[in-house]
Amino acid sequence: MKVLANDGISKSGIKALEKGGFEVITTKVAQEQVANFINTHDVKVLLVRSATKVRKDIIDACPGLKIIGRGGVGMDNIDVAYAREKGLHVINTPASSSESVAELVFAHLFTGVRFLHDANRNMPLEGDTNFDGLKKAYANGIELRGKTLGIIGFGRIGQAVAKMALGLGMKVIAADKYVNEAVIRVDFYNGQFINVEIVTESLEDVIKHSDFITLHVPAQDGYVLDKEEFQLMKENVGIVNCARGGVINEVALIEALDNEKVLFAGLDVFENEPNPEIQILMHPKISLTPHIGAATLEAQDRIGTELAEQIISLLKNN
Ligand SMILES: O=C(O)[C@H](O)COP(=O)(O)O
Repeated sequence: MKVLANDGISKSGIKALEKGGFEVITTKVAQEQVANFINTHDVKVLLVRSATKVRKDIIDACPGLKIIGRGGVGMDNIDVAYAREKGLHVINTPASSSESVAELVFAHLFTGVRFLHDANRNMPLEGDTNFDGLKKAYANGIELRGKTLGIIGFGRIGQAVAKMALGLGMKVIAADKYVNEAVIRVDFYNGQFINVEIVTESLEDVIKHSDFITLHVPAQDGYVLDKEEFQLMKENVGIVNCARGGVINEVALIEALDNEKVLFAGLDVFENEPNPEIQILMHPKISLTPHIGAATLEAQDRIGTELAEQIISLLKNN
């Protein structure tokens, strides 16, 4: 049986699938050719990350397809309900990348409070006499320790972020439409751990009382952070979005950065992906990454293996 991994899959995933008797094709097929490729190669399983869109047209055109697998968390690039209605299995790997996304959040937070993104662009060339002045500008960093991190969306990834924040000595507050409380286990190198109970608060309270805000919500209609929300925030707040483009109004964000309400933003996702607006790309107070929250060896290994296990159990045991 053939599996098309159109946005790639880890070696461990390929190995596990091959061991289970599957043939894995990793050729990148252009979006408009995907349906044709599936039919001409008799592909039974289509695996994607966020790049390939699996909409009704592909689902309708490929009656032989049995499984659509999302290597990752967000399934907004797949017409999930429609596919299931048509009898397809739709699977994802919701727990495999939480730690990696959480670490990227901190990469952006540390970058923002110490201006690394801007300093990288402005290091002096030989003979540059202006650098001493610049250096002073970069000497105004702040520490994360002791500050309040507001987590909007307190599911797996939000809770992984909370764990790291507590380990750094930050105070954590969180808001979530569905989660009322969570016990966060913070582990130490010597095997000891502490449990910290966090009871979620209203979105407004989190927005008002945070020194830094990080978003961990799915794609949705409407902005979670818009002009009104920026007005409620503390002065010099830092914002991180490693969730989905479109949950922050980027025009309102740029305005808040320019009028010094917001100190910095760290963005892994954008309203206009994969090519962010030029105002976002060039902004000196924005640290940018190209949607790489789950792009670590470890996360991709777990994702590949987990997909393989699910596929084998769905197709081999039926
Ligand atoms: O939803 C996810 O899992 C992340 O956004 C990662 O997306 P990617 O697999 O395209 O990197």
